[in-house]
Order: sequence, then C-alpha cells, then structure tokens
Amino acid sequence: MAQAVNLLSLPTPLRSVSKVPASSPSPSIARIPPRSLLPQSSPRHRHRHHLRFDACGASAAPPPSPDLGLLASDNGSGNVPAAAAAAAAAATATATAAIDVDAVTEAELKENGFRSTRRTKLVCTIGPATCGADQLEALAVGGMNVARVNMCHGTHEWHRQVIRQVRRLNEEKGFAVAVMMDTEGSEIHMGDLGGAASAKAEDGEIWTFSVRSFNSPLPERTIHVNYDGFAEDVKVGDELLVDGGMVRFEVIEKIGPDVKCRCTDPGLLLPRANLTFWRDGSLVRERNAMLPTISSKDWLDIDFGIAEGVDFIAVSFVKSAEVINHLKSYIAARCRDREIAVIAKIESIDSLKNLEEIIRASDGAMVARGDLGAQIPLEQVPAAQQKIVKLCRQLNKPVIVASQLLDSMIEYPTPTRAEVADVSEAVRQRADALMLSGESAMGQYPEKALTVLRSVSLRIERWWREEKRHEGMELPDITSSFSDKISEEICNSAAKMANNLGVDAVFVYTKTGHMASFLSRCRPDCPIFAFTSSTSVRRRLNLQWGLIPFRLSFSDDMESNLNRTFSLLKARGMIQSGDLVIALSDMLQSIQVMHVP
Ligand SMILES: Nc1ncnc2c1ncn2[C@@H]1O[C@H](COP(=O)(O)OP(=O)(O)OP(=O)(O)O)[C@@H](O)[C@H]1O
Ligand SMILES: CC(=O)C(=O)O
Ligand SMILES: [K+]
Ligand SMILES: [Mg+2]
Repeated sequence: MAQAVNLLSLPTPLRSVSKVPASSPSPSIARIPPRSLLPQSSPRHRHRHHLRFDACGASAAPPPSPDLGLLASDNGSGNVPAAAAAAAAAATATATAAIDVDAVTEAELKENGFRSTRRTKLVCTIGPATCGADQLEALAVGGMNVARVNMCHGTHEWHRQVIRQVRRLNEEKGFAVAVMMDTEGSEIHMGDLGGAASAKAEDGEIWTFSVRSFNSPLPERTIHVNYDGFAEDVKVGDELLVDGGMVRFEVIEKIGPDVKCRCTDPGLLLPRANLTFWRDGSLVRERNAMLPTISSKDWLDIDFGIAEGVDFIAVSFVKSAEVINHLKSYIAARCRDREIAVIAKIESIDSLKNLEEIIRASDGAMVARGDLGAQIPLEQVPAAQQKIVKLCRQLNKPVIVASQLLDSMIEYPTPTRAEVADVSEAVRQRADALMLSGESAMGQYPEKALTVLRSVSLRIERWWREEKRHEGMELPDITSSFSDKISEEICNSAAKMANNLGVDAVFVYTKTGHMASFLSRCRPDCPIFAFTSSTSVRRRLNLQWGLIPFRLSFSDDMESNLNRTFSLLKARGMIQSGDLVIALSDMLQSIQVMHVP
C-alpha cells in the first residue's frame, strides 16, 4: 500500500513548516440570529438524482425539530493565521445563537474550500507542557482532534482539571475535541526518580534497581521498580533495557530486593520509563507475563474515566480479545446513555499474535511503537505498523500511529528529515490519526510539533489530489446483518461516485455514526461532512479519517434536512451554490447527488 515518494521533490520546503507561528489568538463562536437561517425558498432548481432503499421500512417523517443548532468541529486547519483572523471577525457577531461553529473550521472551509481540509486526524498527549487553558486552546486551534491523558502519570485531580478544561473549550468555542484516557497497565516500569525530571546514566556506572519503596530523596543511583517479582525473575547476566534500549544495563549481582546493574549503553533515564529484561537475546517473560492487562489501579482509573465522561479508553498491553470484551461489557453496564469507545494498544508480542481477534473486538487500535519497539526488534516495527494499519482499515476500525513521530522536537524547534519522512509514511498508509507523546506532554515546542504534523499531512494529502492517486484498496465485506450490508454497499458506491464525479463533499446524516465510518473507511478524495444529533457521537467521529463532524438535530425527512443544512452552511459561507454534493442518510439508507441550490 505504501507508495514511494521523493520528499525532496515536494515543492513546499518542509523545513519552513516549523517556522509557522505556533500560537494564534483564540477562536470564538460565531453566531447569527436564528430566523435568517431558516430555509426560505424551495429547492426548485436543484439538479438531483435520488435513489432510495427502503429495506428498513422507514416511517413517515416526524415534524422537523425546532433546534437548528449546528456545530462543526475543527477537522483540520490548513491555515491557522487566517483562522485566527476569521475568529476575530466572528467574535464581533451577535450572541443570539442558532448556528455554532468553531472559527477554525469555518475559516478553513471558507478560504480553502472543502477539498483542502485535512483528512488525517491528530491526537495530542496532554502533560505539564500543555495542561493550561490557553495551551489546550492553542492545541485545539492548531488542529488537535483528540486530547490523550496517560494514567501512568499525574493524579485524578490533575486529569479531572484537564478533561473539564477540554469540555469547557468544546462548549464555549464549538470544538469537538474528544478525550482519550490511556491506562497504565501492569507492565514493569521505573518509579518517578524522586521528583527529578530525568537522570543521566553514564557508561560503566553501577545502579541499583530495587523493589523497595523509598522516601524521597532517593539514594544516589537508585531506581525503584514497580513490579514486586522483579528481583526474583531477573538473573545475573540478564540485560536490562530502559524504554526499549534507550539505556542498557547488565545485571551483575542480586542482593535481596536490590538488583545491581552496570550501565553498558549510557543515556537519559526518564520518570516511569518502561523496563524489559532480555536473556540470550530474547525478551524474558517470567511471571510478569501473568500480570492482568487491567490492574486494580486501572479499574479505579476506568471508573474515574467513566465518571468524567471520556470518549475513548485506550487499553495498554492488550494480550487477547477477552479483556476488550470484558471492558466493553463493564462500560455498557455503567453508562447506558452513551458509548465509550475502547481502543486496543498494540504494544506487545501477545497482541501481535492475537491481532485480528483483538482488533475485531475493539472499537479501534493504536500502534504503540514505543513499547512495541521494546518487545520486538526495532527493524520489525515498520512492517508491524503497516500490517496493523491495513487490518484496521479492512475491519473498519480507526487506527492511531503513535510514538516518536517527532521525538527530537521535545528539545528542538525543527524536526529531523527522518521524522518528517516517518510522519509522511503514516499519512501515506492512510492511518486515521497520528499521535504526539512527549512532544506535546512535556516538550519545549508542543504547538510547533502539532504544526509539523498538520503541515506534513496536508502536503501529502494535496500531493494525492495533484497526482490523482485514488486509493484502490480491496475492502472485504464486514457487516453481518442485511441492513448493515445495505449501508456498507451504499457507502462503497457513494465513495466511488464521489471520486468519479469529482464531487466537493459527501454529506452523511447519521444517528450512530456507523454510516460515517463506512464512508471514512473508503478514504474518498473529498471530505465527508457527518451530521449527527449527538455531541458524543460527534466527538468520537473526530478520530476518523476525513470526517468533519457536525452536530445538527435532523428529521427523517431528507428534503428538509438538506434544505436546512444548505441554508445554515451557505449563510456562514462554508458552501456555495453550485457545489456538487452526495448526500446519504442512515435512517432512509438513501443516496442523492445534487448541486447546492
Ligand atoms: N500527566 C503527565 N504528567 C507528567 N508527565 C507526563 C504526563 N503525561 C506524559 N508525561 C511525560 O511525557 C512523556 C511521554 O508521555 P506518554 O504518555 O506518551 O508516554 P509513553 O511512554 O509513550 O506512553 P505509555 O506510558 O502509554 O507507554 C512521559 O514519559 C512523561 O515524561
Ligand atoms: C503510546 C504507547 O503506549 C507506546 O508507544 O508505548
Ligand atoms: K499508558
Ligand atoms: Mg506503551
């Protein structure tokens, strides 16, 4: 699936990417009085072809809801300074709301048109560098679609503040930034270095790894290990790898709970870094392999996540589908009114062994290359990534490529050429989303790193359009019920029609989001406007490739839905008369092709 590209031939100098001003004034909600937005005229001149499949036995349309509220999320801002200018203008509009839209999406659609909206979604890990209200807002303006909080770090109080701040941003500014909670899991890791930000291990130094708990400050060259069985499992002569080999030690002596090690590859130790040990060139998985995927601490964190209304729970070190099914029923029993999507993190040998059943059971997957690269040889990680991305696409599950995409930007304002090539490769694989880890959590340049992801994604996506590279992946049938099969076929056909006719956008009216994700799976050339009446469905859709999710209350009457949507979007200058649109609906399982009147 990966296509070769000569990065040097790309006309836009990629280096300039990081020179774009990283922060810009806040966007604000643009508001227009309700009356002026109601559809005034009948769509008489509309050029329309209408096919309808009534397998669901759609009933008569109820009267349209009076709520004309429509919210668009920030899908991808190609042009942040322009968006900021539009935001300033929008802020002066009146405050009687009928249409709410975040200024970034609005400005982007107005200025660049549908076709140039970003398709690849962006996830930012939130940490000390980005947990403030202004910093979170700058990330949302810069294109963050999902905010990730890692339960390995911080207190519930800290995470609560972050989650609430994101929710406030959505409510006040019209964004649809989803929140992903990532579990700690029970793999072996170091303690938190007694408060130090990092520690340097030099060649030949003797360090003590101990299961004892210490009061800070820690004794010199001592590291706490979180796994009680560590001192028993490890043997003299084993190799101890920090973060998959960023620093290496050799075990030279065991003294009760303390394990003395000599540093063989020097480097920087970071708080709570992952630890693996190797014997005769293989990863040792003694009793730690028996540890539960979801620890008792993880269950408390999951309860916290449910109570705080997170949109995604990412499960670390998944070994089998069973744990995913268990978590899904746990969630279903506790939140009846909304869904929380469960993302399987593929970062262990076991998860690769059971890959297909795990992905089938999950609502999405993450290629967690950090830990994956500590469990399999590094040179195998790219092939694993490609395989996972492809399988997720076939099974219609959103997939995130994570870790070290722009690692050098933790310290430096400009990425390496190799990092830019790595980001491009993930975009070319048509992964749903790219993720920042330390770059946004604790790096020096979180907004610049986000700008690089955005610019590289946009550039590769534009290159596809310039080269007319439609994506021709064979997509197997995935649905089981006949009704779902109809939706799937409609979406496959609509995507094909969209490419062949060169339409400007596909509009999909979807209650659950399913039809929107079938469309996203086809990776059509044009953006997909997904209209849903649920704010939580809207946020969840924000992880998926090519979807621009809006919240809109709509009826079963497509005629009235379309009239209303056209009026609302035209009034904001986001679409124009003459734009060619394909419209789908999952209530009617219908498909229409028309020019905007
Ligand atoms: N909430 C937080 N508080 C303090 N530091 C954080 C926080 N979240 C992340 N960090 C810092 O950012 C670095 C990268 O974060 P990230 O969550 O991506 O770690 P990771 O090791 O890639 O993920 P995982 O632990 O799931 O394998 C961490 O090593 C840590 O130093
Ligand atoms: C993101 C993550 O958990 C990893 O790369 O290991
Ligand atoms: K984690
Ligand atoms: Mg990990």
